Amino acid sequence: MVDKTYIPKGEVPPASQIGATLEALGAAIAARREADETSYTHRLLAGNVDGVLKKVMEEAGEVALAAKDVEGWATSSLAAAVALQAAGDKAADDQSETLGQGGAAAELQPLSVQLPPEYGEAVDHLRYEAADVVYHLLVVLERYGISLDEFAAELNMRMTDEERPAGAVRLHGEYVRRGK
Ligand SMILES: N=c1c2ncn([C@@H]3O[C@H](COP(=O)(O)OP(=O)(O)OP(=O)(O)O)[C@@H](O)[C@H]3O)c2ncn1[C@@H]1O[C@H](COP(=O)(O)O)[C@@H](O)[C@H]1O
Repeated sequence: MVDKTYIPKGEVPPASQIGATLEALGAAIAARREADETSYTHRLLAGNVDGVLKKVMEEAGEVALAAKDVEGWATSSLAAAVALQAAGDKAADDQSETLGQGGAAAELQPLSVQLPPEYGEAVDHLRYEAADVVYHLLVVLERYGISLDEFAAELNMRMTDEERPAGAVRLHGEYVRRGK
């Protein structure tokens, strides 16, 4: 197979948690080529490609919905905090009028937003759905023979020299594609 990637001479590849996790998952997925039909991953790798492509789209949609759910909890918490503060400001103004201070403006207080437990649960759900997308995306990459190093090289080629970690794998020039 053509090696489309390289690491510049003298650079040492980086070590990272996410790198080790993706490599282990990629290897587990690749190994399922040899599994039987009881393996969901095997069915995605060997069955009609529409199966895994539909899952990528469905899970990506679920990520979007999960993120909107997080937004919803954040927005409603913010709205509740604003309403509470407005009620507090009005009470302070009414009191200063009663005391004959001509409704002097009360000192501005920082807004205190209480995020409910549902907010944290929604963030956990977003992370869960994101993992579903990444898993199904890795199955697609495996199906088409795109190695994780090659995929990493694609991402690395988009970074500036300052952003790219030392020792990061690169794509040889002839394999660099520009967006259409
Ligand atoms: N990381 C995963 C992984 N992530 C998600 N999935 C499956 O993807 C499917 C997603 O289906 P659904 O859309 O019904 O999603 P859901 O998560 O049940 O719920 P929603 O997303 O609808 O909320 C489920 O069957 C999950 O089990 C995964 N299946 C397998 N793996 C890894 O792949 C390895 C090999 O797996 P199998 O040989 O398929 O068991 C496993 O050991 C795991 O490491």
